[in-house]
Amino acid sequence: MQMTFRWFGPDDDKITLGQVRQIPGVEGVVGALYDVPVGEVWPKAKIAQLKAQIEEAGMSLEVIESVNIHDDIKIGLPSRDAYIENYKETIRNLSEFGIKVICYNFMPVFDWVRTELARTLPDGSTTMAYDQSIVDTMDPEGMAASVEGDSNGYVMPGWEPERMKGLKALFAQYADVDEKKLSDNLRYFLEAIIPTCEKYDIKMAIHPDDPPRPIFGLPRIVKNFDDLKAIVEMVDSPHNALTLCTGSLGENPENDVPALIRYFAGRDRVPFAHVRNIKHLGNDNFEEAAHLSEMGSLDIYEIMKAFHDVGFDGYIRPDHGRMIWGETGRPGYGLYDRALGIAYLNGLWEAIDKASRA
Ligand SMILES: O=C(O)[C@@H](O)[C@@H](O)[C@H](O)[C@H](O)CO
Ligand SMILES: [Fe+2]
Repeated sequence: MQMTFRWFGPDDDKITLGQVRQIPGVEGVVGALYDVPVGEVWPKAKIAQLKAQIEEAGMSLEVIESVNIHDDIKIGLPSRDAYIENYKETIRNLSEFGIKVICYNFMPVFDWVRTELARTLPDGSTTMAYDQSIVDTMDPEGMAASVEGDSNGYVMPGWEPERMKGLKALFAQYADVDEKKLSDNLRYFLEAIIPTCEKYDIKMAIHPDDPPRPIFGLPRIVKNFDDLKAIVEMVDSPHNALTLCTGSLGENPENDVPALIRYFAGRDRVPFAHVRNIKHLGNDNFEEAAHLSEMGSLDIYEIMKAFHDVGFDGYIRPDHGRMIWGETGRPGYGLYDRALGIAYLNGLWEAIDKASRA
């Protein structure tokens, strides 16, 4: 496996590449261009600049998270073909700079959803949490306002205030998009771009829905084993692949995360993994926990063992972390707890690896 760390760029992240470089075992940075509007082609000059910054700091840039998908593609509007052509051009441009994996999601309207961005835990740290009963009573505008108000001034990916202004109109466009239509639109997208991915050797890695269930009446098609299997079968190519996010999938207690890893990573369909722990609180509620297995509901040892057993050699990163030691910053993306997560994942991996050779 290759350990990586997500970084939001010099203007949008108060963590420096110098700090990331000092986390033992981190070889790569997972990055993106945040100033290119969704749907537009990523310019080579900007990709080159991002790559140069990261390489100057002694790390590599081989994974992009995310090149977001324009809603017209998810809705299936006639304008989608132009956006798909742009996406292909972005793939070609990224390939020139050695990018191997593009992480993306196919969630309508929103990226991940939480109802609290800073819940205080008994140890004084803060974490992100999800309460289904709040989602059931809130409307999407209320949710967007609460995310904006709680995010310490950072723009949360997928929650850009500009986009949120057009929320009502966007919801209206999704009115007749059900799960079937959304999957047909994903298939259309994949059939169009995977040949380009094969040619330029870039793997598309879809991120699961977070939480993995419908919210605000919007369809969700990346929730569980059946969904993931349907997606990898839409276009049967190793370039049509998954980002195996243990937290997102694990938010549904019915998902057996190590089994999902064994199945899909065992079939070479997982070039990228997000590993984090979450704690089930009942009634579909959960909060994000420290990576250590005993702090949450997921068995991180079994998760890493599953990756090791199938010979996983992809990119991996800790996902969200709590805010600890007084750190303030982008919710979920502080330095300290994610660095602790990396140390723990590396420790598990070394132990599992050495035990397997003994
Ligand atoms: O929860 C997170 O912060 C990430 O895992 C997602 O936002 C992820 O980057 C996107 O869904 C992928 O497009
Ligand atoms: Fe994730």
